[in-house]
Amino acid sequence: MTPAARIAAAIEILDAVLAGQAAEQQLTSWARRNRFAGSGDRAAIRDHVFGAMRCRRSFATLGGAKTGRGLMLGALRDTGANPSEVFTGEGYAPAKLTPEEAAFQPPDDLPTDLPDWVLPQWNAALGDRADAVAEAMRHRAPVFLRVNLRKASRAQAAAALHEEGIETVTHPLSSTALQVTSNPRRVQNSGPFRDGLVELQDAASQAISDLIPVEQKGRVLDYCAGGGGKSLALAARTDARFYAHDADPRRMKDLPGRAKRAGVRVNILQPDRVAGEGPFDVVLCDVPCSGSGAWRRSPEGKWSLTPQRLAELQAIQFDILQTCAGLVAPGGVLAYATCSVLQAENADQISRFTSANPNWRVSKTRQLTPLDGGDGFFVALLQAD
Ligand SMILES: C[S@@+](CC[C@H](N)C(=O)[O-])C[C@H]1O[C@@H](n2cnc3c(N)ncnc32)[C@H](O)[C@@H]1O
Repeated sequence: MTPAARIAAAIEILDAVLAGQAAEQQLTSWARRNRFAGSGDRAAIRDHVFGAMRCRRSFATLGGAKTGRGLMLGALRDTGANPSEVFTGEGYAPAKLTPEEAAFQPPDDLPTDLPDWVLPQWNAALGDRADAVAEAMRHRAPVFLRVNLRKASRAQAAAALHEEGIETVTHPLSSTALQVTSNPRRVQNSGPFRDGLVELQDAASQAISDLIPVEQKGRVLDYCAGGGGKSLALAARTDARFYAHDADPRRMKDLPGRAKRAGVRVNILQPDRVAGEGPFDVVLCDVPCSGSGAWRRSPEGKWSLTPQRLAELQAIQFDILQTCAGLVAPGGVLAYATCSVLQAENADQISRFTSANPNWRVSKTRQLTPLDGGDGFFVALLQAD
């Protein structure tokens, strides 16, 4: 496909996404309908679609319309390219620019790429970093790997990846983190990945896991385990017994395979078995959240979040904290984590919890943002007197 034909495909997909369809699903269904497109074409179209979703407001302003066509026009203007060289109407290129489109003069001041209602909370949480973090969210997230120290050192894993043409550099957020600097799409078919030397995990997620204190013989419950990223990071570090639970057990379907590859054991608990297996020395609640710290990776979430949904999430988060507190053994640790940068989901929840449960105190908190390199993450460690 020509570069212009890829942009035409992205316009079609973006129109469906703006109408409420999921980007991932639209990309898959486009690829099924257009089997001639190769993997390079699909990757380029995907980059256009996700890039436009990250910068939806500013690109729509630059392009003069909140449509697929407007977004891609804006994307070209954003890079200083001349859209009339792409919008030619020739072959499979997008239709020629109309006189109005060609004459359109975008304003000098572009809007921040965040919903208006989020901005006050964003600014309150991030202070003088707010603009820089919003800007970081306009760009693609790096690909990070966690080295499984049970199987290889960071240098050994990097060397094994290099053998397969995948270049990496160490990242300061965690002693297990490698940032992939070339051929990230090869990782999942590589030997080091298949053999469990490395796992895909954001560097901030690794840094958060590093802070959770796990004793060698302890019992650890990952209450919102999902795919088990944090359980696997902790299990790579110690020989504690690990238990995984999720309100939606289907979310844990990949966990047994991932644990096997990593050479660790994680016991999956059905919801009705959790209380009976307790108490636990460490209970991690990596709660469902707005994902505001990871909007580089999931930019649709930035535009679909509503004040109502945020309030619902806060209620769920607080319920989970209360439930998990009851599962911690005397002297144990309750770890609360989100991939959010909003106080409503982070510091405010911890204050609310310690006010409602005065015997609990906070022993550590950490807020990371993309300015640290990885996604935005928050963790608080709590202990009862
Ligand atoms: C942020 S994700 C977990 C990510 C995972 N810990 C990881 O590191 O890969 C949150 C998970 O919480 C689960 N969840 C939602 N509501 C829950 C509840 N009330 N109790 C337990 N899990 C819940 C969701 O199904 C989702 O898998």
